[in-house]
Amino acid sequence: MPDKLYMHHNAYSIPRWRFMYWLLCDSRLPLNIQQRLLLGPNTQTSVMWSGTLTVLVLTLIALSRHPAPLFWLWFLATLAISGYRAGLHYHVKRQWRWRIVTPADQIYLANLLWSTTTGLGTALCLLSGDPVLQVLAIPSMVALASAAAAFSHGTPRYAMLQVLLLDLPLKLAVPFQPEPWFWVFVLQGPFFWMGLHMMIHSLYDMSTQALLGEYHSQRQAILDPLTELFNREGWFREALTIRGPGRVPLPVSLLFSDLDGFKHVNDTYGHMIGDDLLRDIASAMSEALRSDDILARWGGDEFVILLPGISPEASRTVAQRLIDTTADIGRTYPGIGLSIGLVHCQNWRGMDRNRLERLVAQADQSLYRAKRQGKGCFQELTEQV
Ligand SMILES: Nc1nc2c(ncn2[C@@H]2O[C@H](COP(=O)(O)OP(=O)(O)OP(=O)(O)O)[C@@H](O)[C@H]2O)c(=O)[nH]1
Repeated sequence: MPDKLYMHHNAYSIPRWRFMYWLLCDSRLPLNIQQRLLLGPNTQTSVMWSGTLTVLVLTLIALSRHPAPLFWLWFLATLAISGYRAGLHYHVKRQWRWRIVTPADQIYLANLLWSTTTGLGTALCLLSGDPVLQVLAIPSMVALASAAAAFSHGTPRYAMLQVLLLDLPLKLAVPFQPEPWFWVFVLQGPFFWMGLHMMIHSLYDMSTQALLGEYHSQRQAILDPLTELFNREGWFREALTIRGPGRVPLPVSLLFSDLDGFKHVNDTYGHMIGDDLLRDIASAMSEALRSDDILARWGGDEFVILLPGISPEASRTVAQRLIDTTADIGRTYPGIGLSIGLVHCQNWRGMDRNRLERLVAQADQSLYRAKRQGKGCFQELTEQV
């Protein structure tokens, strides 16, 4: 399964830091779904700003009533972290426009820092003894913790950590202030957290079930069941997304390959052996290609490959490598080999299905010439417009 190529666009990349990966991902799920579940509050501009402004207003009110050093510290830390968070947010959105996969680690770390300072700040409000701040801080915290749980339900461990970072300091502050009625919050704590925990997990289960269903039906639509390579439709979908960074035209080469003598294998050894050979050749081809190359089983014993960002010379080397690899795998079967038709395009700009279909047809013409030349070789041409 070309999982990397099938990955979700407009998504964070999988976290690289080990702790963050543990906190945010479930390795039992396909990468594509792990990515989809990472899309939390920070992907939505309105959600990010509503949380940020709620807390900023609270810090400003606190500061205007008590311009003490600790409230200044809270205000400045909130300002700095919110600025960093917003900066990252817009940076990510810009990167998505160019389909660059973006790192999740910093984004989620910034969110955790924000939750920590917010939790500590509201504890400060409780300890201040100022009833206005207490009345504003406590419901704000309950609302923020619940919103964090709901929006981050795709990452349950992280969501629960956020809830605790937001809510725990307030509860820990209760013994250090004189009002006995605030102990009610401490007593409510376990029930509140348990409720949020259950909500997070039921939303998480619903989301993963829905995503898994969609994932499997999409796989069926775009993958060849025998080799698990892309089928034609999957290949077109993926190949059409290829384009140079910043809209710079990209040189690409397209290979249309067809096994030689495959019918003989079927006729002599049976279809099951023929299927095994197709699978072996498919996986050997995948290994012989770069991760950016897009490989599909076109049908029968035909494979099509798009090589993005490659010179004609380098694509000839790839074609010869595939011919050698196939000959190597097929050496136990007489006559098995690979013929390839190559077409080179100097200025691929992406998203043009007609042009891509023309390139496939031209590569097919080259293949026809390779077959007529005696098979086991490649023939090439430059794109004819
Ligand atoms: N085992 C198996 N065989 C298949 C499958 N799909 C198509 N074929 C067979 O693949 C063969 C492809 O035909 P050709 O490409 O003409 O056979 P060839 O012997 O390679 O011919 P040349 O390309 O001229 O060398 C046919 O015999 C099909 O029945 C499949 O999924 N599994």
